[in-house]
Amino acid sequence: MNKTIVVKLGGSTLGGQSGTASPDTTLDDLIKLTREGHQVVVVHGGGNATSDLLRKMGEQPRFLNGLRVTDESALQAATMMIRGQINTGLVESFNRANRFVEGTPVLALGLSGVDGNILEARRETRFGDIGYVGEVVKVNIDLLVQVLSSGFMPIIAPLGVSVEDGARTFNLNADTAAAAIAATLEADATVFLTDVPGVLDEQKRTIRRLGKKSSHHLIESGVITGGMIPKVEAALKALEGSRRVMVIDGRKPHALYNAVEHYLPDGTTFVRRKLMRVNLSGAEISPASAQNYTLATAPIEADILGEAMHRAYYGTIDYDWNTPLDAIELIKRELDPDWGDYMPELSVSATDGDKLVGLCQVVCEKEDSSEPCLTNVFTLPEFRGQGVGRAVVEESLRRIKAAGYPSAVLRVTLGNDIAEALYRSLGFEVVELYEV
Ligand SMILES: Nc1ncnc2c1ncn2[C@@H]1O[C@H](COP(=O)(O)OP(=O)(O)O)[C@@H](O)[C@H]1O
Ligand SMILES: CC(=O)N[C@@H](CCC(=O)OP(=O)(O)O)C(=O)O
Repeated sequence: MNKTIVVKLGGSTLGGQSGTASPDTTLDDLIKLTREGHQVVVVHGGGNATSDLLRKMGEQPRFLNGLRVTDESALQAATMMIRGQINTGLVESFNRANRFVEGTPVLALGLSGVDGNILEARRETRFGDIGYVGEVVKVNIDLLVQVLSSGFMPIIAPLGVSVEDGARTFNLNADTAAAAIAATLEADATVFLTDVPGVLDEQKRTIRRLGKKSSHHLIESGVITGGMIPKVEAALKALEGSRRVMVIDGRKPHALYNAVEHYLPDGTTFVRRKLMRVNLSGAEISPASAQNYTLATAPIEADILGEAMHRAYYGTIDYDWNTPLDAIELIKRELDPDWGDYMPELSVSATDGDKLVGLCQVVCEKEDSSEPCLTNVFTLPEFRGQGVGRAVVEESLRRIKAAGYPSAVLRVTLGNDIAEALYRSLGFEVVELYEV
């Protein structure tokens, strides 16, 4: 399936000091993605190179919450460096590398948000007066769609047109610009390439999945600082329209291609979840069966569950750890009576002999202990397509109803369409968006 992909190129791919595009695998990945028929929009930064130029001009770069304080000189430097040198360099590098590819190559088209008023902005005022810095208020998406459908890959420099200040040029943070485009285009994937492994926690470990609530907490507590603040805010903004949003390490070979095509970002994936509920007050649910597999009360050994979960979620949007041991730790916490009330008699496993192949666990959360919540629903990859997932969920629902509960809930990650379709077919309906 052809995807719409927005890629933000940051410090990692922009050769930091020199300000020119350093050849790395990102270009190869972009060529491969466009060759495969995906529509790709590139937005790039160039903050470090702009700061270098400013110093050469005898000026001291200044930032507030990751945004450049932009006076006339800073705007001049940003325009020269980002729109001039970096944008032209990226277009040149892409088109040069692409010319040997067989067939009609996709050509890069260099633009800034000023061209055709692609990015309309108004003055950024949240942090007082920081000069000619804009926040995006509108994306002229029609023009971008035309450019894409004409077979070009737009490479966009983060400048915008200020609608309130006589249509003059404003400096935009590149992450913010990419996010506005991704949200408006409703991109299938939005990838921020940077020079760190992802968003890091206080122990400098990569946070695998992040949502709105936890992001704000990390910013307020000072764990996320500097340029990572607008990046995380941008990722959350992108998530309003884009299905998958990731911050990944652009220094790793083929990080971009792997994230988009193999679903394996080593970095941070931003997620929102949907709370779904099923009403169980209707007719009795008959006992479920799963072909050759045995349905039974689920095992609670954390080692077995963790190992299976690690395999089941690897390569999906719900993969939230690095090793089977991490998964085992997670499941131990979930089984801990202080965290929630695990309801083993309502939880169902599917087994093939001794082997656990599918699971549906049920907990009663302390926050809302009146309602059972389905969690850790999975089928091991080699057993999919045989109705195992449906059977374990159905059997759990039957038990929940038989135990006298009128309804049950679960949370599904936005973008996990297969799981959502299964839950809908079993009568679950979306109640609300759930920010993690
Ligand atoms: N919690 C955090 N996790 C990761 N990076 C962080 C964090 N807090 C601050 N940073 C800083 O943010 C930088 C990334 O932002 P920035 O330099 O603007 O990247 P880019 O040039 O790729 O847009 C990292 O190099 C790091 O120094
Ligand atoms: C308003 C603002 O901060 N604009 C940025 C634009 C470039 C940018 O965002 O570059 P990186 O992605 O490399 O950080 C700046 O002038 O540095």
